[in-house]
Amino acid sequence: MAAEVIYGDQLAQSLREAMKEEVTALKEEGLQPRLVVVLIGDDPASRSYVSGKQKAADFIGIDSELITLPDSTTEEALLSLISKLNQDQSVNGILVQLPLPKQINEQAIIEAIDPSKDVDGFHPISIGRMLTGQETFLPCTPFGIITMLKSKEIDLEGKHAVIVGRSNIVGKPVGQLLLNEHATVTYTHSRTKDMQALTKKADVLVVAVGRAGMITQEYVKPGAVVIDVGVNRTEAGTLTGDVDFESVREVASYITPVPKGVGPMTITMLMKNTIKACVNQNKK
Ligand SMILES: Nc1nc(=O)c2c([nH]1)NC[C@@H]1CN(c3ccc(C(=O)N[C@@H](CCC(=O)O)C(=O)O)cc3)C=[N+]21
Repeated sequence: MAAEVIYGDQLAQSLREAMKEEVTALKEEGLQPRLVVVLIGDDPASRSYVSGKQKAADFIGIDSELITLPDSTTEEALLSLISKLNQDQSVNGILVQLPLPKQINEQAIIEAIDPSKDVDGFHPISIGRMLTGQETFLPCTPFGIITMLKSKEIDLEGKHAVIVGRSNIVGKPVGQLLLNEHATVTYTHSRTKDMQALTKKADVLVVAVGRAGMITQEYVKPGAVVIDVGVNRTEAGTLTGDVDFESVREVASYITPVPKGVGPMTITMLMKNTIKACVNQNKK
């Protein structure tokens, strides 16, 4: 039996419709959620992601501003921009698109963002709160993945979740969120010995490494739930995942496609975090 495909774009659309209503109500109270995205340099992949965010924000009624700076921007200049945005009461959320050019220390930038505006959920305070299961901004991709699993009522308690990839923005946090959902979590990465023996045991397999098609059917246990976070550009310019979709869908129970899977959910969770930031900042 072939897997059921979890279409992130469809779920994203229904969540965006609900958020649009929520924002309409906030506007009636005089609140206008506002996100500022800072993009340094002119990477085409970043551009496409940024335009997806703009579209989602427009649809929902979130005010979204893009600040584009040249590749040569200094760390000092970026820190001073962040300080200005931190102080600007009309700005609810700040997102600095990663990766940054090499003259800028990424961690210093992440830590400069006011945690109350950290809609990416990358600040150490946000991460610490997530680890300890407290209310916080969850990082958008892991948050989107958990939301997709919940939308299909996939039970995670006691299940073996195997993560392929240990990045700070996807692999590590998605493992922690799955742990919070009572899964048993194994992290695998480029130094893992006999990765296939581990992925073959996964009830839930989350792949976020950035290697097109690396997860073939041989890596997957029959009936597993397979989440593909890969965003790989092919030579033809199309997007493809880390999972060999056609072969894996034959054995999995659920599978997410690329495109139209996790990507649109990432953007949607960013919008959710922006609304939350606006509401929290205006609570008295
Ligand atoms: N501070 C920061 N936060 C991020 O969340 C962040 C980042 N930097 N840097 C880059 C990565 C990448 N990322 C994507 C999100 C959505 C799609 C997405 O919506 N993709 C569409 C297709 C888009 C297309 O075809 O170009 C899809 O999968 O269907 C892709 C990639 C967020 N990232």
